[in-house]
Amino acid sequence: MSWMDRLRGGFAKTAERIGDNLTGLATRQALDTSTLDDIEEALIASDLGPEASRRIREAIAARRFEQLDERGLRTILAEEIEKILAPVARPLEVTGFPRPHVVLVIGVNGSGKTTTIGKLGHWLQEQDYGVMLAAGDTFRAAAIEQLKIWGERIHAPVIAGKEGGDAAGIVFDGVKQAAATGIDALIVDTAGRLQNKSHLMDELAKVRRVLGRLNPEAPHDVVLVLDATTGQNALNQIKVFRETAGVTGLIMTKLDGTARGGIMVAAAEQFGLPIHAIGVGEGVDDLRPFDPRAVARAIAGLPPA
Ligand SMILES: Nc1nc2c(ncn2[C@@H]2O[C@H](COP(=O)(O)OP(=O)(O)OP(=O)(O)O)[C@@H](O)[C@H]2O)c(=O)[nH]1
Repeated sequence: MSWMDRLRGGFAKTAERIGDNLTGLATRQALDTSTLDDIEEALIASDLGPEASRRIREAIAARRFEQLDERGLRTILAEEIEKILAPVARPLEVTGFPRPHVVLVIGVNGSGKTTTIGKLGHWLQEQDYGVMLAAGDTFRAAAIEQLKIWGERIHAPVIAGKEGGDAAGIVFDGVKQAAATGIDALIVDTAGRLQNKSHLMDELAKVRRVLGRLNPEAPHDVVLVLDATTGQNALNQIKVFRETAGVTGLIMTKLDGTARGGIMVAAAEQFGLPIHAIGVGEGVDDLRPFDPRAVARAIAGLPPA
């Protein structure tokens, strides 16, 4: 399957949900206020968020249709979603110098963090960057093991310690070894616990302090991994992690098979944080840079442009 097919497959349920919510509305003869209200409500019910839904409603109202049909509605939807998504689409770039460029990856347990680190590492390797992984989530042995498995899978060295070890120490070793071996990007797994914010903050602060001592510009990226299937909860996570961890960008995962892909639009509208990539599966190739036009058309249920 091509990447585009997988993307469309991934967003099929979201598009279906939006389609279901809009069914019947497009065929109404008059584009009166009550139809526009219903369209706006349908979009909010599809997780696009109140602000984006209002903008799309206004765009539809401004077109002065003779008669609105479903295709027309989907086309406007795709255009307006693209306008919201385009400003936040920004692939992760390995710019940090001296090397390594350090990427801290944060997110609640189960968000797809470790899987995303593996996929992100592979994506950077495909661009000829040397990648190293650091197991900074020292709270659980399983997290360390899982990162090692991903390291083997993508043939990337993994810096890891023991369960309960010092995350900052791992990160320190990671930077030193990466610098010594000519690694371009160090991707750091971290422990994510929303329910224990102060601990998370203390640990991240320590990791940052240690990094800053090695290179004042590190970490170069603080990427929050979000599970799209959690819907509105993902927005709450952005809010909390932005305040506590200085998030610089997002990766949205599990967009395959969820009807809640609309949440990306709400996230872009509400926070304006860069979206680096999206995950549409568990395979090593299932993370791709975020293409706003392709995603907007997939969400709207339209074929690729
Ligand atoms: N369908 C699908 N599953 C995914 C995707 N990304 C991750 N997963 C799965 O989601 C589950 C959790 O992923 P992990 O990478 O273990 O998540 P984590 O945030 O590191 O979680 P912990 O290791 O429990 O902290 C795993 O079963 C992954 O295979 C994705 O894009 N699509």
